[in-house]
Formats: sequence, C-alpha cells, structure tokens
Amino acid sequence: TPGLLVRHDNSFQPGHILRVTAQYYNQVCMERYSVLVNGSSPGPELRLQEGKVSWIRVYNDMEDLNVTMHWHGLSAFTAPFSDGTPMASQWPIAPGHFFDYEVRPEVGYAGTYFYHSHVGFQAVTAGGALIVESAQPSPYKYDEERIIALSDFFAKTDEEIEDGLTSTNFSWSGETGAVLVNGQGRLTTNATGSCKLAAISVEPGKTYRLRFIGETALSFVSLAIESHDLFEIIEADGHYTKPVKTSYLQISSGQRYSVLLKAKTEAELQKLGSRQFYFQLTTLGRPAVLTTFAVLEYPSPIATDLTTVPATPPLPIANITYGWMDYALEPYYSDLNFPTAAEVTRRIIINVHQNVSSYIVWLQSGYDWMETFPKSPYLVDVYEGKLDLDASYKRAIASGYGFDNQTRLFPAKMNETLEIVWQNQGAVTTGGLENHPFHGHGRHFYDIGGGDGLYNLTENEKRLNGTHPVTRDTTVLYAYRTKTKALTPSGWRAWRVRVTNAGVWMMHCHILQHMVMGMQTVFAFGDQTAIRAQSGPVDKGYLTYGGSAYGNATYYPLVQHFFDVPEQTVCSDCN
Ligand SMILES: O=C1O[C@H]([C@@H](O)CO)C(O)=C1O
Repeated sequence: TPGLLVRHDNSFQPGHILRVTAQYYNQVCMERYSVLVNGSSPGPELRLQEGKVSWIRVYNDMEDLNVTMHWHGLSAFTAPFSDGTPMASQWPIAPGHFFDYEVRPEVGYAGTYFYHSHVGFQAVTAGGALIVESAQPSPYKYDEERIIALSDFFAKTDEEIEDGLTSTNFSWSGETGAVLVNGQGRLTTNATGSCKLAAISVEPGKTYRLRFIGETALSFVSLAIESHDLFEIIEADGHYTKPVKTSYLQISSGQRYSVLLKAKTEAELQKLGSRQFYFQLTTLGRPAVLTTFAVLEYPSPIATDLTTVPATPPLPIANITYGWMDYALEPYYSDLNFPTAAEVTRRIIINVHQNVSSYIVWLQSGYDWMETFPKSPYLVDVYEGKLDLDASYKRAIASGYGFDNQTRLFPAKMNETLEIVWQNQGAVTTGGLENHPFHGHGRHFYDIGGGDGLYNLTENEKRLNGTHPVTRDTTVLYAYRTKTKALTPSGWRAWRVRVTNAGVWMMHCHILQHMVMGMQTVFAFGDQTAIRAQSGPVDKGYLTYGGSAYGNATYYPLVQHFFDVPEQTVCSDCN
C-alpha cells in the first residue's frame, strides 16, 4: 500500500537538509541581498542514488517569501507533491515551514542535474548541483570528475527585478554582470581588485569528466578552454550519449553536458610553458556580449593567478551556432522507445511571442502563465475534485490549439503520443525575437530537432531519417534573427512525448526573467482518475497552504510515503 502516513518526528532522518534564507551575501566582491541554500550560492552538492528513494527536507527560513525546490530533470520520479512547482504541483512552503520531498531517480537516469527554487526569480542564486549516481559502472572511463556550474550575477535584487518585469512601468533586469563558475567570477573582463576567478584543478595526464551545469538565469553561453581545444561530449541532460568531439560547448539555462577532457601531460605542459589556462565564456544572443573567465590550473610551485583577466581574450569571441548538436547527439544505449511520426496521436503547435502593450509579457497560444494565475495548485484541485480535466480536455481540443484558456492548461490523456512544437514568432508591435531554452518537467522528451522559419513535418522527417534522437529536458528554441514582422514565424523546436506519467508538468522557458514575464505552460497528463490511480489516496495535509504535511518549529509534519514504505507497513500488508 503506497501512501502510508508517517509522523516525521525527531526519529526521522532526512537524507539531505536544505535551509533557504534571504540575506546579504558576497558575490563578485559585491554585496547583494539574495535567496541562498545553506548559506551559499551555489548551495551544497547533492548526490542521490539511481533507483533509491531520497528524502530531502527543505526549510523555508525566510520571513516573507514562499519557496519550493525543483529537482531539475528528475521530476517524473518524485512523489505527487514533490516536483517543486508552486501552484502547479504543490502549495509552496510558507515562511517558517519545512517540507520533506520524496525523490526517486529512475534507473537509467544517472547523470548530471541540479536543484533550484521555482518561485519568482529566486533560482538566480537558490540552487545547486545534483548528481545521480549509477548502480552500474560508467561506460566511459575517467579518473576524476569536476563540476562546473554556470550562473549569472545581477546587481539588482530579485524583488527589484520581479517588480520591474511585471509592472506597467516595465524595466528590464539589465544584462548579466558576470557569468560565474561555481559561484565565482569577476564583474568585467578588465575589473581590478582582489576578486577571484574560479579555479578548476587538474593533474597532468589524467582524464576528467567535466560536468557542466547551466544554472544561469539568463545567459546562453559558448565556452572553450585555452590550449585544450578538443573534448568529447558523453552526456546530455542525464543520459550518456555516443561520444561527439567538439572544440566548444554551447549551453543554455537548464541544460547539462558532461565532457571528457584529457589533461595535458607533464611534457606537454613543459612545451606550452604554462600551467594555467583560461576557460573563456561568452554570452550569446543578447544585446550585450559579455566574455568572462575561469581558470584550469595544474599543480605549480607558483600560485595560480586568479585575479588577472586577460586584456585580450585568448580565444576568438564566440558567435551563436544555430542548431548546435541538433541531430548529432545519439543515445549511448540503444533506445527502442522513440515514437515515430506515424505513432504521434496529436500535434500541439505552441506559438510563442512577446506582446508589448501596457505590460510586456510572453505568450504561448495567446496566453501567459504566472504563478499568481491559479487560486490553488492544479494538483491539489485534482485531489479536491475541483478540477475537471475531462472538461478541460474537451475545451482544449475544441480550441484547435490543445489549450484550455479557462484553466490555462494543456491537458493530455494517458497513452497519447504528443508532438509538441514550439514556434517562435515576432513580437507584437516590435517584431523582436529571442532564443528560449525550453524545459520540460516530467519524463524526458525526445528532441526531434529545430530549424528556421515554420515547422515543416515532411522536411524534418527527412532530416530525422536514420538518426536516433536523444531524450532531453531542455532544448533551445532559436530565433535565427533578432527581428522580423509581428507574429511572423522565425524558428521552431519540436519534441515527442509519450504520455505515461500522470501528473501536472510545467513546460517553460528556463530564462528566469521570461518565466516571470509569463513564458510558462502547464500540462496535465492523465485525467483525475489516472492521476489518483497513480498515487492512491492522498492526505488532506497536502491540500491546504501550510497544511499538516508541512512542518514548523513546533509541529512535526504528517508525511505520506509514496515510494519508500517503511518496513512495518510491508509487514502489516502481509497480514
Ligand atoms: O523579455 C525581454 O524583454 C526585454 C525587451 O525585449 C523589452 O524591453 C528583453 O531584452 C528581453 O529578453
């Protein structure tokens, strides 16, 4: 019997504890008020085991802000209220409360992930690396690994940024001040002072698995390493790929890649006459191009110089590569589950564009979605019997867009095979276009590619022929140009998804500013019956804000164990 209620009193030991605070913090030698996990940005690195349940306790130690924690890329494998999307899959954790997330990474999903708050702009600082360890040895051999998490620095506070983006008196967040590596960096290429670049230490002759994590709020980054001009991609978004050689990476907010890097030998270092090399990171597709640095350092009798920024970048300044690695990545392990075009039962074309009127918003199928839209979380409403997904489905089908504008849901039935096409269009009034890294919660989607103009099924089938699409959770809808005519198609990205995991799954642009400006959609997979059947009955403590599933300083929560049923229950089951 899943769903046993357990009082999480003092005897309960969560596997991990994350404490979220809002406080002044030092980054790039500037003080900024921000939301942190365990007092730092990035927060602690979490390691979970493939196939095993992890309980992660998240304390909201803030006075006046809600929080949720999302396990980016793992969300199909959480208990019903554990995906961490506010007002979609759970009531957010109220100030002074805590919530125990139950996360079970599925076998086959060992790889590189991250966690982050899903509330407002908090994820700019509130997040950290999440590695799912495999029960099996890696198919690739490497000596050691290093995590390289990229994030952005903004001088404005989250509140100023959110207010600016959502008020009639629109004001942009500003562009990123610096792209940071593991939370470290300097404001501009020629900044002076003692502020240090991040150092990634390696030893001569060893092979490293570099795990790159796109934890940026905004930045789409092209990245290369001085004198180390060839590495091999072996993982994308949690899945091993066949090896692909490349001289640079292009990584958006929400994406992860692992690459193998062969460190120079002692002899090669002698020849090069250097023991430190720059990582060069350039932002793409924004009005301002920013180039920032980190350092790859080898053991040296002379301390590595982390305060000098090269006056001239050692590598050429990168440009965007449209369709980078599209149709090129293939799964390492053969995957027979890829749905062909003939298997697609419904194609949902989602037109996305910016609308400039009294507010500046991003619309999908004509509507924005903000966490302020629902009065209560969809998933809660399903269990309360207040949300009729069959009626919503009928309205969505009748609309011709697969979208129900009453609930602002994209509802789907179990066992449908969806093709979801994100279609970029010029902004209303300005014709402006941008690149958007679209992220899908729930089970990973098959990425069937992207291109310029308008999606053309026949043309894309030709390109797909003979390739083996990979499953991803974040891929980029490119713009191809910065301007076109209002509502004119310019760029598309398409996914295929088998509807097998009942639940409420967000699909959204991972740029935090764009999310705040409405660039989010919510899919409901399965109707009420399917969702309830998957979880079994749920406790009422999940159905109200601050309910009894949420603990506080004087109250131990009543938590349902959906996967991890304590032993005594198994025993009472037998009776
Ligand atoms: O969403 C955005 O809004 C601004 C601009 O389009 C409106 O000023 C910008 O640069 C974005 O990426």
